[in-house]
Amino acid sequence: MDKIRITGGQRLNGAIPISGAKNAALPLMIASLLTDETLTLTNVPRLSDVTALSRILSNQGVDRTVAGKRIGQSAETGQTISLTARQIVDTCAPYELVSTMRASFWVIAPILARMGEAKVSLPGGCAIGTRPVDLLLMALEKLGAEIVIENGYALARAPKGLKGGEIVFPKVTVGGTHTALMAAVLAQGTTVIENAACEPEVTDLAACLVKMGAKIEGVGTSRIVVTGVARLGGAHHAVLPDRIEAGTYAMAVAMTGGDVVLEGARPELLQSALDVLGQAGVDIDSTNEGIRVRRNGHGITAVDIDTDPFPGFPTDLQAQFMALMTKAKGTSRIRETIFENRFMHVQELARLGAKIRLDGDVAHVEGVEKLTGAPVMATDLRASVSLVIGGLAAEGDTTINRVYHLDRGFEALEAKLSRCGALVERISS
Ligand SMILES: CC(=O)N[C@H]1[C@@H](OP(=O)(O)OP(=O)(O)OC[C@H]2O[C@@H](n3ccc(=O)[nH]c3=O)[C@H](O)[C@@H]2O)O[C@H](CO)[C@@H](O)[C@@H]1O
Ligand SMILES: C=C(OP(=O)(O)O)C(=O)O
Repeated sequence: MDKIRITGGQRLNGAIPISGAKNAALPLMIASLLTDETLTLTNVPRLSDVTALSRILSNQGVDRTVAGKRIGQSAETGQTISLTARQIVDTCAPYELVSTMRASFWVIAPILARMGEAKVSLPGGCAIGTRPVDLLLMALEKLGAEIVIENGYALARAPKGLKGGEIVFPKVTVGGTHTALMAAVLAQGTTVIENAACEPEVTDLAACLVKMGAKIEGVGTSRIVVTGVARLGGAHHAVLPDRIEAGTYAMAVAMTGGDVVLEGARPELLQSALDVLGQAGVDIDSTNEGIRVRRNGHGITAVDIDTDPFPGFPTDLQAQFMALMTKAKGTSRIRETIFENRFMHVQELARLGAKIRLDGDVAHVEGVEKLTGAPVMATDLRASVSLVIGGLAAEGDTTINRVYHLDRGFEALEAKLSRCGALVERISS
């Protein structure tokens, strides 16, 4: 299994191109199941989750072509993928394919909407909580689906087609909103989704569905209204930039000091995180190229945060922010409100010398003068990258095991950091 070795202590200077967002690319790819025409997506990141989902889609009958690299493009430039689901050849998405990734469960909605039945294995994904799918299934039931859980699979049937209905989510769910949207666009009549997620990735999916011919209003608000149409067509769509990748590198620069432009990043997608970094003493500027992040001379001040649905502080940046706070002046209080078990990075950051006390859903992070390198290992994607941030500031070498977590969500991580002066290398085994 590959490892990443980081020799800490280098400031980061230069530019980092921000990739297309994993969490937008995945539902967009799944939306290709809704039409027999071609959906062409540009700016798709090269990630193992994209490869895994491609495998699932091809199992359902989706043809896929990937445009070759053009002159001037690097490994960090997003891919163009064309997906055509002329026929759905299999309405079952099996355990072997679905169990590795949470988002793959969302294929249930377009398969059901188009074929009147779907059988999808219950999902896997990052080990950050129990992560049930009850609300996703509730949404489909509100549109007339009959659902049973059998042998680890959700079996959904709507032989006469889905019918518009009212879906009221008791809590904000990104996957639930994606699922409801993809089911409602082909349902007969009007669907109202209350307490919908406002995350930019939901907005991106809705924008693409509208290009495909869907009728959707209220996108980006907590009340979305969908008027079903009989069929959808093909479209071209560019995946939006990854706000979590941008926030991660912003925190890396805050941690090491230096001056980096995050090329293509859009500040409005992560304003709450940028505001927090500003309070911590980091200079953040919006430029024509993207977001410029600087920290020169002075240290980091401890700031308290609660994670929250968009536009609040994203849970997917909580681990990275905690890594930053390990070297802050003072004590930071970090409350995780979205997932009940998203503190797996705490004991690994402690190996680097961090002082963190857990109290239920709150972590108290007491800033220390210095971190020291150590072998570490994380059990999920964002936890892994928080260890990269810790390693960049630690004295000596940090070796991060289980790099496959990072490969799920960070395109060309070593190349992007190395070109800004970090000493990072992948050790293949
Ligand atoms: C691939 C992808 O886009 N993943 C993101 C997506 O995950 P995902 O879509 O899985 O997360 P949700 O927004 O659905 O989860 C929010 C909360 O709702 C709960 N819940 C969800 C569904 C359900 O049926 N029942 C239920 O109780 C979850 O356990 C969690 O406590 O949004 C999360 C919250 O922004 C992000 O951290 C993930 O990176
Ligand atoms: C939790 C994440 O991914 P997933 O929902 O696929 O587990 C993530 O992207 O941080």
